Amino acid sequence: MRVLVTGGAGYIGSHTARKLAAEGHDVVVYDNLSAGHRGAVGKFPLVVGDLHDGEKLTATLKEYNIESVIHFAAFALVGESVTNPAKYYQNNVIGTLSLLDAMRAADVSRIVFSSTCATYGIPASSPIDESFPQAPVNPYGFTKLAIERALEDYAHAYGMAFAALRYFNAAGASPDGDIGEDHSPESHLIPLVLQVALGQRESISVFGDDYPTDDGTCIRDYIHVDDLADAHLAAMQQITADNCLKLNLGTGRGVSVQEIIQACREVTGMDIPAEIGPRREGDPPALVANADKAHRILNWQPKYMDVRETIETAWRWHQSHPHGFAQ
Ligand SMILES: NC(=O)c1ccc[n+]([C@@H]2O[C@H](COP(=O)([O-])OP(=O)(O)OC[C@H]3O[C@@H](n4cnc5c(N)ncnc54)[C@H](O)[C@@H]3O)[C@@H](O)[C@H]2O)c1
Ligand SMILES: O=c1ccn([C@@H]2O[C@H](COP(=O)(O)OP(=O)(O)O[C@H]3O[C@H](CO)[C@@H](O)[C@H](O)[C@H]3O)[C@@H](O)[C@H]2O)c(=O)[nH]1
Repeated sequence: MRVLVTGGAGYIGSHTARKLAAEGHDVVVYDNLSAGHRGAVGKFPLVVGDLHDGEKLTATLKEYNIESVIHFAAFALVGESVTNPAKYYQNNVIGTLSLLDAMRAADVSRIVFSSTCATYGIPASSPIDESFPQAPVNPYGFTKLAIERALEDYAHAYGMAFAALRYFNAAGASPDGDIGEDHSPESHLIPLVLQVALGQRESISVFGDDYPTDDGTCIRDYIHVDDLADAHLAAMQQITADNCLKLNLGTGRGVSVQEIIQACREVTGMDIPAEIGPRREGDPPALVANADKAHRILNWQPKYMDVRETIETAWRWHQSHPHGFAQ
């Protein structure tokens, strides 16, 4: 297929674009480079443009005869969405509606959308399956839920075919160490802990140790970025207007903040000092996936089930690229 990857210069988008190309698809990346990197984009066309530029989007979809869109472009930080919600509603909701309009104008009806487990808010039990109520506890989660809702309505009214993939925490890097996570400033747990191991930070701050979990720190489900990429390819090929998908993507294994820090110590062999800080607003205590539906429907299984293996790939990337794509 000819696929437009919005946000394809970013972390998950660049890994997915690479997989798409490896599987023989024609890839075009559309990214405003606000958080992405030219160096993360492989040997396929990069259109530098913004989601809000509907004319440019429509022209790009037409010029490359795009058949399917995989839409990663968004702002994605839970904490920042609490302090600056306008930034999130503007980009994630208005920007995505602009993309959907451009798709209609260019007669492209197939889209795979990056949703998130943050749409579930604080679940009543764990693990979370797709039938759980969606009640976000931060603006970021609300922006993603709003688009899930819009996609359902667009499917019903305009015959749009969509998959909303609710990822849990993306982690790791391409195992060859060529591409990986490079956010500036970095706010994600694993890269921050590895920056301590690299000597770039003195210590890692644990955001709260008074949560109702075994060790008091937040539990997340860390899914390897290449496993996410595989699921996108499978979903893209399955969806039709009559068969839209809403699927969790995770490993089903919950890992606490303290356990991540310990796993990073084991993988790197470094002493990684940690200190307990206050809670970060908007953080649910535990988010773990029941991804049985994705296993069944997509015939997909994560290859990385041990978080140490995921961290090993991230460590390889951070060691070989201590300053990310900048070098
Ligand atoms: N990282 C995670 O753990 C995680 C988990 C669940 C869902 N998601 C979702 O997955 C997607 C990708 O996340 P990521 O971690 O790769 O983020 P990222 O910031 O690395 O990538 C996002 C990319 O989108 C681009 N972009 C942002 N706004 C744009 C706009 N208006 N126009 C054009 N390009 C724009 C950025 O330049 C960047 O390259 C996001 O939609 C995010 O909400 C991420
Ligand atoms: O310096 C840090 C950074 C993070 N954490 C904690 O580590 C966990 C993971 O945090 P982070 O890596 O920032 O990821 P999340 O806030 O869980 O959000 C990610 O995962 C979500 C799905 O859970 C996605 O929707 C978001 O886009 C993505 O940023 C959370 O409990 C944080 O409180 C710390 O204790 N110290």
